Amino acid sequence: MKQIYFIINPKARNGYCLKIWKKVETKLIDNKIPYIAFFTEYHGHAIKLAAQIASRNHEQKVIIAVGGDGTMHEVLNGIVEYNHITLGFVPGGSGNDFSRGFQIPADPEEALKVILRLIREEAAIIDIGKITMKDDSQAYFINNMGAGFDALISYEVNHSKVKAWLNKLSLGRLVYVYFLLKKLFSYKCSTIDLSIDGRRHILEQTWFVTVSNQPYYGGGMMIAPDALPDDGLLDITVVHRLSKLKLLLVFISVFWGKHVQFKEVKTFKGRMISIQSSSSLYVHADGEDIGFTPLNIHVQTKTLKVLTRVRSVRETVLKERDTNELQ
Ligand SMILES: Nc1ncnc2c1ncn2[C@@H]1O[C@H](COP(=O)(O)OP(=O)(O)OP(=O)(O)O)[C@@H](O)[C@H]1O
Repeated sequence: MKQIYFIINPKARNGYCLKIWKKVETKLIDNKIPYIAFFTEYHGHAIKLAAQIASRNHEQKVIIAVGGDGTMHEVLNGIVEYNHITLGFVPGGSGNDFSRGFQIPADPEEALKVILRLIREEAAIIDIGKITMKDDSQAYFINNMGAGFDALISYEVNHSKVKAWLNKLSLGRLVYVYFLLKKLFSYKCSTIDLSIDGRRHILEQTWFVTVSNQPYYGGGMMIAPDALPDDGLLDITVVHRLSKLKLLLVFISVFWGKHVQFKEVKTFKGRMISIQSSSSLYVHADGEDIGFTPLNIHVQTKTLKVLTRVRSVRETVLKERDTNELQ
């Protein structure tokens, strides 16, 4: 079996992730499965740890992030230059959209069981998104990125103490609702200049733009219901020209993926995307703050090996799409 490395964020979900890791560790020991574990000590540390593991030699290895989507994001950014690494995830954070989108069980012991089975099979190869910022710095995303109101909320959440309190009460996801309501009345929408594969769209009074590789976002919202992580395309969602009240309605409907039925929600698919705006907008990648617009995004088709259970579902959907296109 490939050497298995774990990168654990002990601070994820306000420290509860450490308890999750203990359960996983007990299972590994009970089943005599060899592994090496590293703990992150600061923001950004998982990028360094993952890069160190990947650069040591070129043997096939599995790195499993134990934490939230932020930890997964960092591990991805550490290994993206290397093709001998397979990435896995044990959900231990407050959001865990990777596990929703890639069908990894929420229960850590169940997740480990699935991961150990998947390691013995051929890994799925998925697309990732590459963002190039104005200063030429780059960041990769596995789930999604967003610019505008959602990224402002993400920024506020990531820098808030309210999150820690709500996490203690197991109400971590409410923090997004809290900041959404808090910022809703003061937020000023902007005109965005969105280019998708060379086609320009000028969208006035835009709340936010998201670019997704898989459907789930922001802790369980189905922002891009049709997104497939290995179709060579990214799914773009724009919410614009919407009153504050209707934005709340759209927000509720996102949990069922029904927001796409509102005329103010525009969806596109594409490979090369550029986002410019009348005023500088906050930007997040997989829920981590990465800076401000303008920026460019390219899909990196079939770039990353991951442990996921969605392969068969995806193949069926792709087959259906091909059949429909041929008819
Ligand atoms: N030891 C540490 N101390 C403080 N922050 C850390 C540490 N290790 C990782 N981090 C940071 O914690 C942040 C949140 O991580 P992660 O997303 O995995 O957990 P989370 O609880 O789900 O948080 P969120 O809900 O914001 O996604 C990331 O920005 C990561 O860089």
